[in-house]
Amino acid sequence: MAKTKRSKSTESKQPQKSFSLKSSKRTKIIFGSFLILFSIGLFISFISYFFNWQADQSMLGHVLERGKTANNWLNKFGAYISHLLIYKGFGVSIISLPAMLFVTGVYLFLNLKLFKIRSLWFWGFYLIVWFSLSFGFFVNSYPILGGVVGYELNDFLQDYIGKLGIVLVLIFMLIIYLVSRLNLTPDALSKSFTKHKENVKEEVSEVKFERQTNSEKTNTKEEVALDPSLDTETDPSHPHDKDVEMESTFSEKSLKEPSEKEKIVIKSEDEDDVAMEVETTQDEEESDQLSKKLVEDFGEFDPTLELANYQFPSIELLKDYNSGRGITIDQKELEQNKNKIVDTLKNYKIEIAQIKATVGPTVTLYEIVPEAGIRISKIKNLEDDIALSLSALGIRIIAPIPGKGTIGIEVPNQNPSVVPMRSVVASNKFQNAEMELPIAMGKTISNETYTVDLAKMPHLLMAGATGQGKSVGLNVILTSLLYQKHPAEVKFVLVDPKKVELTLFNKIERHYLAKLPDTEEAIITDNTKVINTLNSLCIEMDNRYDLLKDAMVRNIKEYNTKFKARKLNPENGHKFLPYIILVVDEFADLIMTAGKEVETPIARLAQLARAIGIHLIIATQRPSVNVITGMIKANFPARMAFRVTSKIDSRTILDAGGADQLIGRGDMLFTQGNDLIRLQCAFVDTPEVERITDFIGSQKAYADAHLLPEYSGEESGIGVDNDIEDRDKLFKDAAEVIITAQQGSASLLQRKLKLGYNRAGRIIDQLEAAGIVGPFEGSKARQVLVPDLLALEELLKNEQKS
Ligand SMILES: Nc1ncnc2c1ncn2[C@@H]1O[C@H](COP(=O)(O)OP(=O)(O)OP(=O)(O)O)[C@@H](O)[C@H]1O
Repeated sequence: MAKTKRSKSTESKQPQKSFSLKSSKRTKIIFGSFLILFSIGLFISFISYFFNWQADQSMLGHVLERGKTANNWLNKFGAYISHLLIYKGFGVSIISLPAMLFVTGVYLFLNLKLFKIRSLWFWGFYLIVWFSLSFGFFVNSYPILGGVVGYELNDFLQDYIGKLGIVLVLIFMLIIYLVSRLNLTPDALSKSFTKHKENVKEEVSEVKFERQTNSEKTNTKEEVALDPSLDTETDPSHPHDKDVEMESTFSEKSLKEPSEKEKIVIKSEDEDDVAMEVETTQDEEESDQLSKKLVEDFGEFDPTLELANYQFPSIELLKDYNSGRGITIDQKELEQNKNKIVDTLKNYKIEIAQIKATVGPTVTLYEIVPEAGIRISKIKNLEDDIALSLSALGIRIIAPIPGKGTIGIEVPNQNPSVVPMRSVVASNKFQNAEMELPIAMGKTISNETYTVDLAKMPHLLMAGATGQGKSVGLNVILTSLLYQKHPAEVKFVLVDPKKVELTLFNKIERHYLAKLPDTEEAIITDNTKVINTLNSLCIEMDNRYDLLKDAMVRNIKEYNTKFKARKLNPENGHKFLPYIILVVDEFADLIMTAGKEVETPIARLAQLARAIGIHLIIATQRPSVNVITGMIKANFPARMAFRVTSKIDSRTILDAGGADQLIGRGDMLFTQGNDLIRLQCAFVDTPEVERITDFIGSQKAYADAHLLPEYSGEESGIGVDNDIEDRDKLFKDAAEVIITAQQGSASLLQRKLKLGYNRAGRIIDQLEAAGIVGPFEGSKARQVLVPDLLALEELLKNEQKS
């Protein structure tokens, strides 16, 4: 019972959490406007204090008395706070405090990055202390100049280093300020001095340049244009103002370079020998400073800037199937199952020392500790007997449970509860997940939300017989990412031969999808186009590796961090790299039609793409060995198995049995290469996905879907050989069968000519190349282009001649 309560209380807390996450922007606006108004009030009371401080002295002891009034423009509050901060505090220099508060307020209000004003506060207080200490000398004649702090500090230091010592300290502090804050080094001063003298022309052009950069700084719109992830910006045919800015900064660097060179002269002791001059340069430091300067000027690069107002979908779009009920525990059922397990085992003379039950959403795990001396294999062999006595399907025995000294018996609940997507998305585990690509898969047997990082998997193989929850599983993965990742950070390439499963995602084409240039539909439903896309992804992978190599980083995360810190120049082709996730629903279909041509790029991507942020999710109904070949399997360590029909299928997908004993409807086994975990997949229904895609689709989008590199493969995608010599022996027979039936399908050839699938497919390709049948049209049969056998004879004769 206690468990039920706990699950309820966590459920009720979750929505609050999500509210607080969403409202942080609003809080900033409220707090920011408070700071702005407070700083104005403070400034007014300070100014007024300078005129009225003596007159208001007498009422400071009676601040709380309502009848008393002060001359300060902010009455008693103004008089009191000014007295506290000026007279009793730092003196007149504290007048910069309202300015600092004002700037902070503006930053909060506009939701700008706060790290920039850290130095403002540090140096602001530095100056306040400096002035306060300096004015401490005049405290007898003007007490409010340095305030009590200034006086005490001055007095304290005088006791140790005397007045002259203080003056020296003040000078030293001033030097620190000028050098560190204002960058006023003698070098810089003399450089600017000589520059002025050197060339009047140069000076004029410099003024022009300065004006240009100033105008750019004020133009926030153009700051957006710096976003190199945008196709228009990266297009070299569209140089824009910001590029000019970058160029000028870089050329400034090259101007500086010679002066940074150090010359070392090596003189030999032998007088006849020639002295050698060695020049050393400090390239590294220079570029570092440049990136620091860029970051100081523009802040870190923000890839989300173009869609800065993008709103993440709220969890309200998801349905709460249990409406806060959580899982229900049926004590009677638990007791009955326990007794049956104990009795069955007793029949086989297996005594139990201890038994414990953990209730999950669909199954309950009974953990038993057998008496000493009982062999584990004996219990494992009783799987069917226990299933029989409990008269339930889907019983799985885990002997022993890894990491525990117990044996687990998983028994399906009579009333399984759905795990709504809403509950896993709202869970703290998912909301606070520090993962690159977090996925809230569902709940474990102990009813905890299970989240995984797709980036760490790094590729996922998914299998399950029809109707067991694969499509829901795919939607769960995609929705999880939509809830956590900005459109600039992740792009999907969706392959959906069934044409109906992923169509809803068409609505977010210009936000989240990637496609080949010159294609209309982003979601690929035609198997022949898949090959082009896969090859294009391979090109993208190679390009990304080149970028990583150039940036001297090992993976996409380091690359993007470096890019955000403006250490990589967009002019050299560097850009923010979004993660690309390739989802293939019904992989078996693809392998059957295109075989090696898809297997090779998929295996290549799976082997190499992990570091550069391309991740593959492949789903199939038929996990047979000719679909999931050894090469593919070896590169997909993460597997997700819904219920399959046979033990062999379970072995193919998981390398272990178990998936055949699942109960369906989202019940699944998941492994990332080591332990198998039983999970209940979260449930997200089509209307919910539709609401989310509608919500995202209705917002401002990029101009087009993310464009993948162009792949100039053969038009049909499949290498069709039109060499007459290489044609299959049965080519003519096949042509006749097809023309007689006027139906261009490989299965017809299989039946009529008793061929295997692959050979029939090859002949169909050859018929296409010969112009006898039309191109592949998805699930429809190909069009037959030759009307009758006579026309075929004619066509073949003409071929021979030419
Ligand atoms: N996690 C889940 N929780 C509860 N019910 C589920 C879950 N997943 C699937 N179901 C139920 O199973 C049905 C079939 O699921 P789904 O469409 O995902 O199957 P599928 O494996 O994709 O089938 P197919 O391969 O034929 O497309 C759903 O309509 C739903 O009723």
